[in-house]
Amino acid sequence: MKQYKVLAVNPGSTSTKIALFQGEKCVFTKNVSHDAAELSKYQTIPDQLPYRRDMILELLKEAGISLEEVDVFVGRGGGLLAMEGGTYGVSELMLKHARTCANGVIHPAALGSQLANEFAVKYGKQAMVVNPPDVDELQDLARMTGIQGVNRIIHLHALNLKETAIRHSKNVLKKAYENCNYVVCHIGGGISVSAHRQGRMVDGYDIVGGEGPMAPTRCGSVSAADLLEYMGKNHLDAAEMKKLCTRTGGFVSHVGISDAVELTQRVKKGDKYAEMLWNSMIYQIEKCIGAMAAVLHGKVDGILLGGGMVHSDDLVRQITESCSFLAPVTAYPGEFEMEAMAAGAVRVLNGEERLKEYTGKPVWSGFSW
Ligand SMILES: Nc1ncnc2c1ncn2[C@@H]1O[C@H](COP(=O)(O)OP(=O)(O)O)[C@@H](O)[C@H]1O
Ligand SMILES: CCCC(=O)OP(=O)(O)O
Repeated sequence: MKQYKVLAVNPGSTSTKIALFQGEKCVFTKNVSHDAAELSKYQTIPDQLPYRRDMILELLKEAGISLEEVDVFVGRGGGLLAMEGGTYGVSELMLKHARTCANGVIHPAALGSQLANEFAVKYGKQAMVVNPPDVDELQDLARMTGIQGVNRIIHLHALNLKETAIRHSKNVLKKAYENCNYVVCHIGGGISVSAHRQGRMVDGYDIVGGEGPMAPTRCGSVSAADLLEYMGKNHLDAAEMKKLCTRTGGFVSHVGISDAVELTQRVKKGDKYAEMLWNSMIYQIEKCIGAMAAVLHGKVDGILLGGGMVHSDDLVRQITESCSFLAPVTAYPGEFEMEAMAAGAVRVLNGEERLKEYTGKPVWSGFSW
């Protein structure tokens, strides 16, 4: 089988990660952290594109990698209207939606399709995105809220959640993802908790909309009445309130830092506030895992934990203690995002999976009554 060369590009809030794969093997990887001051020079996320593109080209040049050798360019997608999971070809419509953040979510992930496309056009190759945060496979029961006309849409770490589940199925349970049920979590700067039934992510929390557990940079679920009171008391507008959901909530709101390593060091030094904050976040993750296990009617083959904070033995121990009565807990510290992008493209190139077309029509557009 041909060992395709795939360049994966993952623009994040504070970093740009690139990786070159030959088949399944990563032959080059680089993670560049961006200085907050550097990024703040750009008014909008699309304005950051030339800066991130030139930086990627410079890194590849330094490493002696020629883009002419690459068979396919894959970006982390974003800014798109709700779609089912899979690997999608980058199209003009997708680019238009990514450039304008058509789903209303302002996140640098939307630069992924645009960067992959720029390289692909220049070298006459194909550009793809894999399981963007806009993947929506919710069951209808998960969509309704108690306000008529307000339905749930989720945005979460679909890329890592699905790849973790696919790998666990193949390598541990020796079954297809489509034959397994999981609660899968990504526990990083943002925290996603999701229910996967037979290969579909049937429920999960909207982590850019303020649902789910609090996270290093996110407030998580807070009562609507308390939010309105906080808004009035602090003279905040809707935009400032939305920032609490993605940038200024969680650890940042409480102690001004998002680095969980530093927070846990403070805990070890006896800081009681840091300890309550750390344990409360873990408690909220555990509650969300319980809810997702109930979504699966308790038929759970595994609880899978991914993301940067899973490097913490204490976090894994606490979640294992509280949740292993539901199913075995397995820790996958870090993430498989780069591998997931490459694997998604290779599955398509090998003919194991169909390349999907982005229709720009949300997979679900409301109840019929
Ligand atoms: N050993 C560790 N103990 C606790 N937290 C950690 C550890 N290593 C990394 N982290 C935390 O993981 C978070 C970043 O997770 P990551 O998955 O890389 O983020 P993102 O989802 O934003 O890409 C940071 O808060 C970082 O401090
Ligand atoms: C847009 C949802 C995905 C997300 O929140 O990613 P980060 O945690 O990497 O910002």
